[in-house]
Amino acid sequence: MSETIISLKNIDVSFVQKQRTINAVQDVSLDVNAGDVYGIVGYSGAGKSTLVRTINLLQEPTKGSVVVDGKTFFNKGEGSTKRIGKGQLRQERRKIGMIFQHFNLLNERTVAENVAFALEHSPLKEKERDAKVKELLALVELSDRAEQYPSQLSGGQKQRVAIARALANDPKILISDEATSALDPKTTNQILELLKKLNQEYGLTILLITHEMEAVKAIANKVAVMQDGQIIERGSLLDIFANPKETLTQEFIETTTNLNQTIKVISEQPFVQQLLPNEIFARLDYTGKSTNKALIASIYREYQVQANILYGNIEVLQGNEVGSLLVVLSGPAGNLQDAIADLVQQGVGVEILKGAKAL
Ligand SMILES: Nc1ncnc2c1ncn2[C@@H]1O[C@H](COP(=O)(O)OP(=O)(O)OP(=O)(O)O)[C@@H](O)[C@H]1O
Repeated sequence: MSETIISLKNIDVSFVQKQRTINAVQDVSLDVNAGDVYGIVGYSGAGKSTLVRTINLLQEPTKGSVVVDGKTFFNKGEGSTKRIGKGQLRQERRKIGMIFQHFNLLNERTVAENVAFALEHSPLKEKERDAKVKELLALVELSDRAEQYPSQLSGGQKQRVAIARALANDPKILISDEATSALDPKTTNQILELLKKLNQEYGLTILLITHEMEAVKAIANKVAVMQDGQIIERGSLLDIFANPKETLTQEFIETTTNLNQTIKVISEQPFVQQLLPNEIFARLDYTGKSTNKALIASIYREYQVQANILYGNIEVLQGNEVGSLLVVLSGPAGNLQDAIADLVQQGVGVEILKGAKAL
């Protein structure tokens, strides 16, 4: 079992304004293990940024406790409040790097100076700092851009400078707040690949705050879905993708699969519109051991139920297959029902989309 590196307990954050109080985060608890890439997804305004800003106390919670790497940063319950001292917080914050959507680089400084800026309070000597900056720029593959200014770089390059800067103090944790949201899909993938490498090769724990489920799918091992200041669903990437319970989670997954849209298009085809009495149009969802070939073969062998595959999609999430098939199943009366019961028994999700009368 890996150790918990971030532990948020019962966090509330309220913003009191003249006319009203905004409860941006409401009773959120979250444990992140060392080595996790933890995706936090939600639409704009869900409270994602506010929540993660409590981790380094850029945002002080209204209530709750924040423990990072075994140190209590903040704890406020009924009556009493404990806060880590300012000096110690400054020290501890070095363990937590942050990157943002708009890079937040200093435009009047070169790439190398931007990275060196993060080392201003470091105990390193000048030569060691220079070496560190070189090493970081090599890591993000920008050695040849050291003397250029941010305005001379592409968005992806700017984000890589920001990553180098965030890593300057050898943090254990990197908070990525919508870091790929302003980038095109290809550049997004390059940045995600870099984050994955930092996680796998250097053991960096990453919090990936995003509204893009595709990014979560690419590199996260855990996911939390936020809505209206609360985490409404959480789990391993595989659990969430294979078995999303909340409508919002399903919506986010749909953005990566387009399956509902595909179902709509296929439903309009004549052979689905005009199903025969012994046919059903169904969606099969499976994970792990079952493969579509084995499923289809077994229902034919056991029940003489034929499957006409209209669409298939298989993804490999953290080494596990997650597949969906859209099929027209046809077979002798009674057998269809048995075949479906057998599939369900094998852990396959079966949704009858049309032709339930055949059962
Ligand atoms: N400093 C603040 N003062 C008042 N309200 C705030 C403040 N910061 C955030 N909010 C409000 O808190 C709610 C949550 O905002 P937050 O930025 O955490 O959401 P988010 O999920 O990160 O969305 P986005 O991706 O758009 O930033 C919003 O209603 C926002 O307007």
